[in-house]
Amino acid sequence: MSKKKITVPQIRERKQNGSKFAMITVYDYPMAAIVEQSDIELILVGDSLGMVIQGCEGTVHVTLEDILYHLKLVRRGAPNTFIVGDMPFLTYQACESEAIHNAGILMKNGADCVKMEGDVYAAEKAAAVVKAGIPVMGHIGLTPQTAASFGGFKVQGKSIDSAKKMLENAIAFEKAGAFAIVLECLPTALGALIDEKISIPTIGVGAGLNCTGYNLNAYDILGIFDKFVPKFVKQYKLLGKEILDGFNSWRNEIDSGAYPMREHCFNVSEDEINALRDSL
Ligand SMILES: Nc1nc(=O)c2c([nH]1)NC[C@@H]1CN(c3ccc(C(=O)N[C@@H](CCC(=O)O)C(=O)O)cc3)CN21
Ligand SMILES: CC(C)C(=O)C(=O)O
Ligand SMILES: [Mg+2]
Repeated sequence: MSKKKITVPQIRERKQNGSKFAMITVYDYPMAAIVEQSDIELILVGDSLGMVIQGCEGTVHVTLEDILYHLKLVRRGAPNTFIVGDMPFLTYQACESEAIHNAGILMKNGADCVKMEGDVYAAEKAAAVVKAGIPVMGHIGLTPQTAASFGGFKVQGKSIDSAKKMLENAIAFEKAGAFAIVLECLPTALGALIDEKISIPTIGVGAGLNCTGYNLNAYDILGIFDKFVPKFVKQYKLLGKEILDGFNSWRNEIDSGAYPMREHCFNVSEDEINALRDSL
């Protein structure tokens, strides 16, 4: 039986009826095809691909074309899973019409909604995108696209001033018409307060225990990406080690003669071999 894709109204309802949901970040066909078979409701094609897939230090360089490429692969693997298309840096910050245009391109290429990082100013662009009929997920707290302005990947909202600003940002996205909002790296108490003060679902990434939904990266959950492991990550598998074992097993069997074996070979009949020999 094929999976039934969750809808924007159903995601909103999760906050009212108290049932949680999960959003997993993936970037490619095989991972998406496995998520499609799982109970996970949402996929994020995140601009974190700049770090996880491309090996860079941040996400600022990621382009709309990068996201589009991965979005298409993921959609092929997960035709019936709700996909969030992450809007890269500078595809929505400059003006409303650019924001609408670029959000529209993601929707035309398989996204079910777009995600926009930022503050009260980004929320203005989000409002324009919502008015164009495109569902928007907000993203506040540690916003990697603007991390340069707060000095790196640091937990946000630790001071009263910063906490107030985070609450203002959340309310601004809610007022803009965002249907859900990612809270990244906020103290537990602030995550809970924001969840209480807004009516839309919160999706926690290191934002404590009181969110409606939670997001983790597939490569983190599986223990494949280990350049850094943020505190909020739980590694359910250590596949990086398994993969290395697999690679080394193959390499060793080439020396030992255990690979390849007869079963890995293509054969023709004895007659055909003889005919070939005779013809030489
Ligand atoms: N693989 C991966 N997983 C992610 O969750 C992720 C990415 N990449 N790339 C984009 C952003 C960047 N993220 C990050 C990156 C680093 C920290 C980090 O080092 N945090 C410190 C806390 C620092 C502080 O206390 O202020 C930590 O100890 O977790 C957190 C989130 C989350 N996102
Ligand atoms: C950290 C999550 C929410 C994200 O934006 C990404 O993976 O790009
Ligand atoms: Mg992102």
